[in-house]
This record gives sequence, structure tokens and C-alpha cells, in this order.
Amino acid sequence: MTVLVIQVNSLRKKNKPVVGVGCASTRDTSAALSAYCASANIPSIMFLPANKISMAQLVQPIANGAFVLSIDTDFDGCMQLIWEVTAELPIYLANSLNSLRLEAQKTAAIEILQQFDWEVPDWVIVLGGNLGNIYAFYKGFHMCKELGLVDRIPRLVCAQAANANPLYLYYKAGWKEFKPVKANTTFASAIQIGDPVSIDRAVYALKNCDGIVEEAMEEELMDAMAQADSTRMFICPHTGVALTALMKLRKSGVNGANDRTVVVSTAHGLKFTQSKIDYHSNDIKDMACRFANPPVSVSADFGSVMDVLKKYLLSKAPKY
Ligand SMILES: N[C@@H](CCOP(=O)(O)O)C(=O)O
Repeated sequence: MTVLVIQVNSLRKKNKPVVGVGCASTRDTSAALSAYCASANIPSIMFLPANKISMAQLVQPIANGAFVLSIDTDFDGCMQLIWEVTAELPIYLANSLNSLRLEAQKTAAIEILQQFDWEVPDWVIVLGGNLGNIYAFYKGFHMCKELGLVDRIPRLVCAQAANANPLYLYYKAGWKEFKPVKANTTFASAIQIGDPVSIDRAVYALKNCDGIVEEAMEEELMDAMAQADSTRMFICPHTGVALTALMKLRKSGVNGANDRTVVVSTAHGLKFTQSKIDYHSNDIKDMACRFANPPVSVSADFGSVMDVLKKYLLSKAPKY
């Protein structure tokens, strides 16, 4: 987003008619765009689906002074609208169909290789919603191979929520015919997208790296998130989708125990406290919440506290 806003800033300085920058968003794109536009003093305009984004999620663009339109539709509806509006008004479109976004996002692939000391991991698992990311990762890895920095590229896995899985269905149908879907509500709300703008690019990327598409049911992604958190992480439900993909590929033997696998984690868990609270309170309809860790209520007397503590410690005692 910095690259894109710098470009818009330079266009405006050259008196090009750019009145502002806009995007449709399920949240993170609008948060990043509003922040960088605020620092460059460029008007930013957000098309956000009404009632699908909590106030906690909305607060970033609002606080950064963006012009926020809360529209009675879903992300795909917002995307369609901003597409039409930017054809009429000189608003620069910042969604990931813009190649500046992808050029910048591809540096994540370069960072992975650098951090692995230029040893190529076997797998990289990336979430898929609007599908810019999966293509950008492919582009970054491919560029490093072309430059001779590495001799191969990893196999990419695109992980989707089963409630918003147009790419997964396309892949399962042998890439026969792409059909957009009506995206259903998912805890992985940032990828609740049924008609991704980068579908063709994503398919191109996956075909060229022997890629795979996996999906995660709601219960699977929430369980995966809880399991990851219990190892000291604090991940978002979207990363739970990617971890579910890893678990499924490991279980089916496609991903081997010695394969080096990178799972891309997209957001901090603190953005998703409500879903974590609901999970750990066993308060999600039709979900067993197998890894819930609810607080234990106990009365304020020494005996009761000792009782629950002893029970807990006994359950944790090493079994010899
Ligand atoms: N998850 C995104 C949706 C917009 O996708 P983009 O790839 O066009 O940025 C968001 O955070 O808004």
C-alpha cells in the first residue's frame, strides 16, 4: 500500500487529476489504505459492506479520517460498485487488481527466501479471498528463480474458507468453468469473497507451481486457531484456514513430515477477540469447540480454590 500511495502522491504532484484513492474492503485493505493516505494527505474512500464489519474493525479507517461508505451489500457488491464509480470519477482504485499492489506484495516471497537463507521451502500456504496474494507470492518466487537466486519455486497452496470457496470448487472441477459463488458468513471474514478479482492470475500461478487449493470448514478453522494459540501463538481465524489446509495435506500424505512448509499468517489475533471469546465460552451454535479453555468459576474461599487447583494439577501431572 505504501508503493501505491507514493505513486498516487507523485501523480497528484504532477497535477494529474486524481481526487482520491478508493477500495472495496473486508477490512485490512481499508485500514492500510486509510493510514497511508492520511500520512500523505490524500482523500481516501472506502466501500465497506454494512453489518458485516464490526465497529472494532471499522475503527481504523474511521479514525484515520477516511470517507467510509457503509453499503447494504457484501464485499463482492462493494467491489462491483467501486469498479463502476472509478470508471466515472478520477478515484484511483487500490484493490489488488492494481499491479502496484501485487508488485509490492511479491516482496513477501523474497523475504521468505531470504529468511530461509535462499533455501527454497517445499510448500507455502497462503489464504485466498480476492486472490491477489497467491499470485503475488508466485510472482516473487518466480522472479527469484529467473534471477538465478534459487533453482526452483515452492509448491503453493491456496487455502479458502468452505463458506467462500469459488477457487476451491474451480480447482476440484479440474479448472473446467469458473463460477462465482455467493459467499456465506465465515469467521474468516476478510476472505468472505465469492467473486475474486484476481481469479485468472491465481489460476495461472497455481498451474505454474503444481499448486493445490484446500478448504476449511468453520469448525476446522476455529479448532486450528485454538490449537495454534495453545502453543503460544495468537492467530486470526484466517490463519486457522491456512493451518487447516496444512493439517489436511499432512493427513493425506501430500505434505510430508520432513517437508519445509511456510504458513503465511495474516493478522493479529487481537483483531478477532470476539470469535475467540465465543469459542472459549462454548458459545458457537453447532460447534463442539473441542479446544475451548473456559475460565473456571470458583467461590472465594481457600478450600474451594484448593479443590479446583488440585483437580487441575492432577490432570496435568506427567504420566510415568
Ligand atoms: N481482504 C481484503 C479484501 C480486499 O482485497 P484486495 O486484495 O483487493 O486488497 C481486505 O482486507 O479488504
